[in-house]
Amino acid sequence: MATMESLIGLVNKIQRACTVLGDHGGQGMSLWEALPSVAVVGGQSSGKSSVLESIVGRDFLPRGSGIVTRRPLVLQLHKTQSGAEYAEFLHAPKRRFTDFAAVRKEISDETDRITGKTKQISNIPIHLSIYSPNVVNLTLIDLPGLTKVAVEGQSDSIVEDIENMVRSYVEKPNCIILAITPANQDIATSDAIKLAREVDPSGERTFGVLTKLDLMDKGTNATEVLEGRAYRLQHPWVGIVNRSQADINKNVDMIVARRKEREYFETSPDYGHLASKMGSEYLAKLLSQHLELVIRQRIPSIISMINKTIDELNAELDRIGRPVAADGGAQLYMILELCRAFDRVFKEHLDGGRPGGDRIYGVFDHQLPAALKKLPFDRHLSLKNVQKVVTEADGYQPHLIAPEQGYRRLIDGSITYFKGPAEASVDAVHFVLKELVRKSIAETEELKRFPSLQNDIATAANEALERFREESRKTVVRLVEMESSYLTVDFFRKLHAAPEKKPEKNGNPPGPNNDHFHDTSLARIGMIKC
Ligand SMILES: Nc1nc2c(ncn2[C@@H]2O[C@H](COP(=O)(O)OP(=O)(O)OP(=O)(O)O)[C@@H](O)[C@H]2O)c(=O)[nH]1
Repeated sequence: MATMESLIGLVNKIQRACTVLGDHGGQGMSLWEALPSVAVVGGQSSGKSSVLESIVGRDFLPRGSGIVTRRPLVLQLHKTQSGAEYAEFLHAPKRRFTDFAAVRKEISDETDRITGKTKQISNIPIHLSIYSPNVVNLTLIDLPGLTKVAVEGQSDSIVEDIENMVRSYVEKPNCIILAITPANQDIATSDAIKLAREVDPSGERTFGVLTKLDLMDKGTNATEVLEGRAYRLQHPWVGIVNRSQADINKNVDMIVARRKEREYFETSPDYGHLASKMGSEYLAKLLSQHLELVIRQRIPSIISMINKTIDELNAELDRIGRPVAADGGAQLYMILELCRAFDRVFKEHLDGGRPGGDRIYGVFDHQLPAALKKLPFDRHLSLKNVQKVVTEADGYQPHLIAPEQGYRRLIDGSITYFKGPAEASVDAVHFVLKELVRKSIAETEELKRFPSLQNDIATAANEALERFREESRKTVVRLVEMESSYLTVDFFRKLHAAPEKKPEKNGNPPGPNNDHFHDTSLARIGMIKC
């Protein structure tokens, strides 16, 4: 029993949290709607408010002739351990009502605040919580009474408006329908049963309640209905005897009314055999038990819905961003985390996982070799140029050994050509890296909501890349220079030992001072690129 109460109490708390957070149901699938509730449905003056009050055990609902309930009243009953009984409205959360006459007045005033003092209706609910040791944990919704004709002061559409409003509550699969029918009316004409049958044809969530048993014509009784023969529902019918208008006028106490109701059934010749299953106290217990059963069945779907909602909210939080800490240390930590996230994406571009890094290989595999092929070695090592360089460096005479100075100048000149493509490769790699920085910043999800940090990271990365470019240029130029200075004695010995090759035909006319030996020797020098 304790578990049952705490279970329904928990659902009540979740419902209350939903309400406070603005989830009143009605907008798609909400948590509020996933939780079961009980809606009280019936024709005007059928006794809906009276049944609610009997369940609660307090007078707190506005009474009068004509249409009294003009806005849905969402009533949450919370069973408390201590003796204090009080009520709270969602629209006035700071006020705690201990006087239930004041609760009645507030419901009436709050209804008028939206609808004016007219007979109009509104589908904006009033939320009321009652805390008491004498109630069972339940959420009940009191709805305007179904009517057949508009009375003076009401729009022609009111009949339809009320029906649509009531239907919007009872058609939800988690809504338990408390269909109120006065016993002094033919069951076949009951608006509540008609609507309940429409939205719940199997009757599994409909509870039939027969009020005003005491007002039935003498000699008639409702056993046919209460025993389930006249109109069969899946759940048994419950008969109720509420306070009459005269009782209300005489301020008959609710406790007294409950006792009188009990006595009525116990002493009734017609309903005595059903006495233990009649009355508002029994109805409250029945509803509470049923609610527990429904909640148990719904727990898996409620859990999965809550989990789904948590996931969705987390995803949304990630999208809009989690709060940024106020203190400097935590902010620094966060900035470092964001930089690390950028770094991770940048590395993925370089090392694989994301595209772009392969373009650096392209620079070395294609661009650099192609540029080297275009270098003007043919011109530089032409017979004419070789002759000119060798003559300038070593003088005009046949050489016994290779003309060392000439060789050195020719090789130095050739290798110097490498500087251009090498520097161009540095620029090309720099360009690729700069582009990858831009892409990585755009692709780092965590940075999306920090545009100025994005700019700062871009600036810092580009400054670093610019520095690296200068250093890399100096390094590659230095490497080229080192290569050209590395001509050992061994190199010249090997040259001297190498067999003579036929000179290339490069179209250069022999110089006026060349003899055959000289030409062959110069042509051989010009073949160093091979
Ligand atoms: N004698 C007797 N009178 C009842 C019983 N139930 C309700 N009444 C009276 O019927 C009248 C209407 O009852 P309400 O409980 O206000 O009915 P309602 O369905 O809430 O009315 P609306 O909200 O206006 O649609 C009141 O005067 C009640 O005293 C009952 O079981 N026996």
